[in-house]
Amino acid sequence: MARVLTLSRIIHHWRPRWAETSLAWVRSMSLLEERARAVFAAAVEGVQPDSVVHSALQRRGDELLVGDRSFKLSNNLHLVGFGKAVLGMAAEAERLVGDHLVRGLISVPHGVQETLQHHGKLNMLLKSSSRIKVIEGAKHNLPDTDAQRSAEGIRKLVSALTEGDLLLVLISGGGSALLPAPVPPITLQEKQDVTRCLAAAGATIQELNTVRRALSLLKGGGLAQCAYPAQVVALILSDVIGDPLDLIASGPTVRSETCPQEVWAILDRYHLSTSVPASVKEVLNKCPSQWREERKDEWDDKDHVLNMVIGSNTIALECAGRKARELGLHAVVLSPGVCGEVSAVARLYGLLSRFACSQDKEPPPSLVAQILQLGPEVGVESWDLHRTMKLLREGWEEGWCTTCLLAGGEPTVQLIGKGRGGRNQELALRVGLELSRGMEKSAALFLSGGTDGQDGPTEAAGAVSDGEMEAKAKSQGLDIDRFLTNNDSFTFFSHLSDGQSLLLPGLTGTNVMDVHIMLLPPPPPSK
Ligand SMILES: Nc1ncnc2c1ncn2[C@@H]1O[C@H](COP(=O)(O)OP(=O)(O)OP(=O)(O)O)[C@@H](O)[C@H]1O
Ligand SMILES: O=C(O)[C@H](O)CO
Repeated sequence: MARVLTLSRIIHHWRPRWAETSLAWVRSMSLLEERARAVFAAAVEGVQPDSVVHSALQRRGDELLVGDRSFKLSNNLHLVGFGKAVLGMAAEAERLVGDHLVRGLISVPHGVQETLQHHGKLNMLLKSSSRIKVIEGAKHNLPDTDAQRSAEGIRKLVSALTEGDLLLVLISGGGSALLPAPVPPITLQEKQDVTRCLAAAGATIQELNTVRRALSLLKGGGLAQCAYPAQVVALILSDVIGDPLDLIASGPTVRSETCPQEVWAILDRYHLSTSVPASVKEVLNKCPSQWREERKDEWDDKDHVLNMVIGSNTIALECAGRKARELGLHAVVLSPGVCGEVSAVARLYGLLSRFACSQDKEPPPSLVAQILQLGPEVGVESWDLHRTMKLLREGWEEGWCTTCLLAGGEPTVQLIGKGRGGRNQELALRVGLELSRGMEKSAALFLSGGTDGQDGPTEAAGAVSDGEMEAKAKSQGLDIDRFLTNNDSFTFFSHLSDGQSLLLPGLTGTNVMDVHIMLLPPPPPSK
């Protein structure tokens, strides 16, 4: 009762100012959240498979213009593709160049056609008259016999091409699992076991795909090699930090110089060298010169293969920034390469919020030092941090409107609990704590979302949090630390205010990792 009395006394005493401020604050917070959600939606919209393919392929009569290159179309076009976003990419490609398409084959995730149909994304589905065959496979992102059948079909299709042919290769995240073609005598099961053990041991995508390339006929440039002497044009939707062509879907159209020693070093790092099957040892034990000789071919001719990244986290952040400016926000892009442990990433955002909202004439040097010290741990270069802090400071000094700090990437979560969640939801939960526990409650709002619309094994893409989250959770009897210990961020946000803070866009059909948005209202005028 005392608590209620205190509250009512506060309202009574401060009613005019408190009431207006609180209402304005509530209104501004809900307005802030609306804006954050709109900026995230714009980021996802900007990397929709159909729109990025539409931007990449220009027709000039029977000429196909890709970047600064042009290719003659004369009923000589073939199409293959593999990845979570490839169905939408293929549908747009067929709309643009289908009149010259001989045939195509794409390998897409199990159930994706039904899901896109269910979400009404009809522009991402092929017409019944399409010349592109679709094979679904790789349930739960694991290579299976359906995906292997697709890979074999793709290998046969491209191997039959001749000099006058043009091969369009559509590639997006999830492509590795959808194009399994183990080097004999390695079996699919053996290859699956090696990659599953590496993933479970915490191998990065870079390490995983370096090993995958060495054990595959088609990865690491093998697909382009099979297609020689046809002209190859690969359109790539990047889901790897830094957009490394040789690692996205394990680089099937990019010549790989991975030598066996590099692969053995990775297997040693995760104590798997002794347990890999004899077939894997046989393939890897070929001496480097022989190994390279077998993979060497005149196809490595720069004109024969054009690789183009047409969608990436960088592009998503550019679209997000454009939307933020339309909404009257001051957009600042920190980096598209945020990675590292989710708790360190949350710490960085908490410190940046304190830096931006600091009312000191000069922000405390210790705060700047802590931010710079965290940079390398979370994949953000110090010059990006200096640039961002300078812009945040200018905003404060020049009395800017609300700043929209944008970043993207793929943090990691050390799973210790059995709860339900994802890296975006866990990041939002941890940032919410950082914003709630600062010296003074931050007025910032934070959103983290997976651009593919799915965060971990949950139906959410991510969540929104702010400086009020901890108090709200306490008032609703939610023990945040217990949810965090159990990696149970989805359950937490599902309970918090009946799930209002969850991000539920549904499957988006695209995949360029995660987008982080922090809205920083201008600090109130100093008293
Ligand atoms: N309960 C959980 N809490 C926090 N993070 C989790 C939890 N369960 C899984 N994760 C994280 O989610 C990651 C998997 O995310 P997701 O299923 O969205 O695939 P992904 O990594 O985005 O792959 P893709 O790029 O193909 O979509 C795992 O690496 C794991 O770290
Ligand atoms: O399929 C893969 O290899 C990952 O999604 C990275 O592109």
